[in-house]
Amino acid sequence: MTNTELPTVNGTSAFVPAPATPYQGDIARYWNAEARPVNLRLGDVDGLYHHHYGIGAVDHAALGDVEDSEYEKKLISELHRLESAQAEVLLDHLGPISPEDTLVDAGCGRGGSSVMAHQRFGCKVEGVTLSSTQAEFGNRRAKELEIDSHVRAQVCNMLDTPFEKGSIAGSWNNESSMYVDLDDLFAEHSRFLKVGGRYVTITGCWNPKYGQPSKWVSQINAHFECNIHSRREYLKAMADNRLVPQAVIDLTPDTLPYWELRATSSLVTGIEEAFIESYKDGSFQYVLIAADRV
Ligand SMILES: C[S@@+](CC[C@H](N)C(=O)[O-])C[C@H]1O[C@@H](n2cnc3c(N)ncnc32)[C@H](O)[C@@H]1O
Ligand SMILES: CC(C)=CCC/C(C)=C/COP(=O)(O)OP(=O)(O)O
Ligand SMILES: [Mg+2]
Repeated sequence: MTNTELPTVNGTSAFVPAPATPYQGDIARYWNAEARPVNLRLGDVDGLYHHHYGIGAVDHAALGDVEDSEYEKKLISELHRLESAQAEVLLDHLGPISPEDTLVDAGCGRGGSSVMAHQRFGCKVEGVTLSSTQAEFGNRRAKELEIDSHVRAQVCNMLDTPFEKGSIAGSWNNESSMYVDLDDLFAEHSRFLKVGGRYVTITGCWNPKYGQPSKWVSQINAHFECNIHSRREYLKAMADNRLVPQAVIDLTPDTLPYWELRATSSLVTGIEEAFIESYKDGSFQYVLIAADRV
């Protein structure tokens, strides 16, 4: 019996596979316990729940006067708008996707990007996360939106997925590749993607031009229990796994306004300084890489 044939709880298989490694067990526990207001209050704005950061210029006219009693509410909406804008830019780079296609959201979190992909393309989206809490949350949202026939999350290691070889038109990692070995990750995307399919990642990576990971990068790793890779490692691991970059875009200048706005909000988590300082000193970069599976 496969995982998907088992009885479900809120649309998620009641069977939760054992973590492949003790580290993956740590990451599953981390995301099962996560309930930061900076993520839940932003998601409550329109029901799209993200665990990634924002890009684009702040709309100061929409924010209005800082003394206004509604200002904090407007600030939360603005941060959320910038996070959704980030996901739109990722989806822009998937190329043409038809309603008959299936996409894979690797490390899908609470599923915000999966929902947006379905709403844009009408296609199926398969999300995988290590966290049963996140998968249940995403499946509950898909049911509420009546798109559960097309959008599904499962508890599954993205390095070892059930998707058939060559069956997937497009796939992505939205801020989830810093939890895995990149060779293993791109070997798996390359296996399930069709030849000619598209892979996209938006990620934070350390800048080889800086030398080694800065203290800020080490602080971000400790904060999230992740292991940020360098830009060079991404490009090498892609080249070694039949993923040929079609676009490499430095989004660092586009994400700084989000962080500077977030640092002024009541929802700060303490990691804002590390992002702002590392983006400013050049040790860390926010990049989008879109690659063709050849
Ligand atoms: C920062 S969140 C990003 C969530 C989502 N991509 C988004 O943009 O909202 C990182 C996600 O990666 C997932 N993740 C980390 N390692 C994983 C693995 N080996 N297999 C599947 N998911 C993994 C976590 O469970 C979590 O959902
Ligand atoms: C760009 C890098 C290095 C990202 C690390 C992965 C990560 C934790 C992303 C955001 O998640 P979140 O939305 O849960 O974080 P927060 O609570 O800070 O908003
Ligand atoms: Mg967040």
